[in-house]
Amino acid sequence: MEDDGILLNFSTTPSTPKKPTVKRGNDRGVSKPSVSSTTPRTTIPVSAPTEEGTEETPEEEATTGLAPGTKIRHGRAQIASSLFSSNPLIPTTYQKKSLSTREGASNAPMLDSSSFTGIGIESDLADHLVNKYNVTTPTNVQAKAIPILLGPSSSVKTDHTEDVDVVVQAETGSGKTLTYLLPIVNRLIAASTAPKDVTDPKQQPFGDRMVGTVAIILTPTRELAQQVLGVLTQIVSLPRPKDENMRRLHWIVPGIVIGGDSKAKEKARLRKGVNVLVSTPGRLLDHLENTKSFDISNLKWLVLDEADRLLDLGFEETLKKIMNYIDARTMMGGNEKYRDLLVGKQWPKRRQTILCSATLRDDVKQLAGWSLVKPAFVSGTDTKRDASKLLAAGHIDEEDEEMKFTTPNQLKQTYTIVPAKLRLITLLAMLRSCFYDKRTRKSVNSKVIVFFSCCDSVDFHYDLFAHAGKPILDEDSDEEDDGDDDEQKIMKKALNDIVGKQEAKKFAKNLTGNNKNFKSNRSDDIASDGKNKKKAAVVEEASQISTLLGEKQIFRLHGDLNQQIRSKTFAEFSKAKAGVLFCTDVAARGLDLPNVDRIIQYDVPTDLKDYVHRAGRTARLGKTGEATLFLLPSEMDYLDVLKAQDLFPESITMETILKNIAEQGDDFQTPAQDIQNTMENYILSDETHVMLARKAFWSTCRAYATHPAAEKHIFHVKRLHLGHLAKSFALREAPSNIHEKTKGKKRKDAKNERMPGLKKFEGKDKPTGSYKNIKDPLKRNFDHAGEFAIASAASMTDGPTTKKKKKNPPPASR
Ligand SMILES: Nc1ncnc2c1ncn2[C@@H]1O[C@H](COP(=O)(O)OP(=O)(O)OP(=O)(O)O)[C@@H](O)[C@H]1O
Repeated sequence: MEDDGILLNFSTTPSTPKKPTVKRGNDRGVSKPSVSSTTPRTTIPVSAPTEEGTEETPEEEATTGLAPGTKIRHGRAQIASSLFSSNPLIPTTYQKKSLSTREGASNAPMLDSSSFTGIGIESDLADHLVNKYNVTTPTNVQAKAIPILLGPSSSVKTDHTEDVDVVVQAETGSGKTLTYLLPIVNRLIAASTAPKDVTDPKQQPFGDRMVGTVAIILTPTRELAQQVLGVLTQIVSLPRPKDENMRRLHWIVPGIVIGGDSKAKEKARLRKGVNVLVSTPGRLLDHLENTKSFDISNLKWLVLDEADRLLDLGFEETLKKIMNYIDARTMMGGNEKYRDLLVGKQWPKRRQTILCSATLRDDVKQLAGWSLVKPAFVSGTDTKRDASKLLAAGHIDEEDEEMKFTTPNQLKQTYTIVPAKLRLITLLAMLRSCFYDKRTRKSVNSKVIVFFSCCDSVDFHYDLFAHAGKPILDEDSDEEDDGDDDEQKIMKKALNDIVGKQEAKKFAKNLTGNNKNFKSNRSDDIASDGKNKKKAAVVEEASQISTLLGEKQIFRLHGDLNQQIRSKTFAEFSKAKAGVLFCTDVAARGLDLPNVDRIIQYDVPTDLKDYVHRAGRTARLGKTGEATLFLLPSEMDYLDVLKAQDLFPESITMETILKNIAEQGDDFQTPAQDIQNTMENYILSDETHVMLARKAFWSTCRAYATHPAAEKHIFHVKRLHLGHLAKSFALREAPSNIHEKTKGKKRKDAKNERMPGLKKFEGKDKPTGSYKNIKDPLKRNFDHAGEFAIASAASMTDGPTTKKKKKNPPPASR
């Protein structure tokens, strides 16, 4: 089993320097000398010259260099090792220059005289776009797809004389949302507008909300659903027709049903009639199964936004069920009452299905079999793609030029090779560089998104960047000390840890006599139980101020947060002029967060497509932006994986990034070590911080184990140096005691948890919240990981379990 390496690594004690070991029989708990003995070590990371394409990837050594400086905290020996010793060699740049041959912004509106009316959009709607959105000129994909989607009602001639299903593949940030929304809204508006003097009942404008849901848009995440609803709501609210002889009925009601919202309220809205519905699959299926008044008999459009993601997430079964319900309920050709009214070229004769994504490939074939009828394929690039290739049986040829992913031309892609120990400080240095221009010595506004592989890591970094370096709330010297008793002081301090000083003060004022509440809130911060989290959200703000980042605002977003805080964070980060969003892949797809300057992929995505989507949160609609990938020295072969997709990020050396924290000249080592110490001291200052760091560490290891088999030669947990990795969680030693929880049944569950790919999405509706119904807490946590939330290590404070027990595990530290 591929995963065996985990056992070997988890049972070692990385922070203990090892003597050369001899392989004893079958003992998987003993490090193999072959790994460590061949690796060149340096005290300062250096670059070894290699030739492009012929570089060797050094393995990380299985020993750690320890600097003196033992501290005793929480009853255990803590050894502070130097950041700049015993790191593996970093080969020099793999790729110095981007090899992109295309020029100009590829996802911007077109530069010619194209207009929306020119591609068939009604002039009232086109004017509305200009006034509401300042959207004047279509993008390439809009110009190609909209006339096809307008069908026979289009004034623009296409190869299609009737309505067809459409597959839209276009770069991130190229306006795919309007590509599918505009034709639907245009056709609905055309159906509800008619000359005032018309007498023929069949020519009368249509305007009955009770027709039910005529269009459904499915998205993989709640945030994306909310975003689409926002755009939809704006474009359906047209003013009166400019032409005074025309009459338009206002009846189109947009709506949303997503996990995390009140089902009863959603039912009530559906009963009244929601005409264009945006939804996540699990909740949609729930209403199809349980809401009698949900009428889709007149459904004309079904849009699968981020269609490949909908399949990735294990929604396939849910989607099939949805399609079956839709087929069954629309089979009769719609509700009799409306059958004669929903005629005319504005209404598609048959239900039209639209698939959208920046990364549609093999997945389309899966969908094509059961959801599409002879689809037209529209690509946002100028390459004329052959839909038949996408839809043909058999595997898509990786070498096929047409099948490679494309990213916006103006997106600058970079990567940096950073040894495990130095990851955290390099992240901090890169973030600081985003807010401070060293040349002009001025602070700058910037918006940055950092992607992590799991919720626990997001929580850890959010907490660390928010609080490390801040003076701890000192109750005795607090000016506003109003004679709290001891218990309240303790509570106030803990709150300070959780929500920041300002919030803690506010909250503490309301505390009087409510100690019980407070205590539960405190523990909520480290618990991942959904119920408790809800309570924590009572005091939770969508952002905090980071002392480490010069008082910049930081945010977090992941699938384990409750819906209110997710929505609030999404809205506030969208509005913010500057700040950092720490997130999982819940924010990778489709989210249009304005003016993001830089993306940092701190953990490599487990799906190559997510590399493209994460990077695509910047450089949208013709704007510039940079996306940087962090790699360990042992992960350099991932560049070949990217290269095979024509993705050629340029190298930035770690030293270049670290120089951003140099105070005098180019000496970055001293400040780096100082800041690292500050962060480590923060972690050591409180047991809850240690717990957060340990959970993040283990969840990251588990997420690492979910890289696909084809990438195991690059990302194998065996190759992680756990002691060094611990340093990147500001821990002075790798968490240990991993055997204690390995008992009986739990062992089996824990194994599943380590390998989410195996049990992925067994239950239904996980991504929309019904994971709470799953009784087994381990499984529940794991399953919930489905919604971009791998490894919420609720039950694990000591890390995952091992299959093989060691009789006397060595102490984790000296
Ligand atoms: N023709 C246009 N002119 C100006 N702005 C536009 C135009 N079309 C779309 N936009 C804006 O461009 C931004 C990106 O659009 P959208 O989110 O639909 O991109 P996308 O292609 O779906 O990206 P992703 O693949 O990341 O989901 C949005 O803010 C949208 O309002």
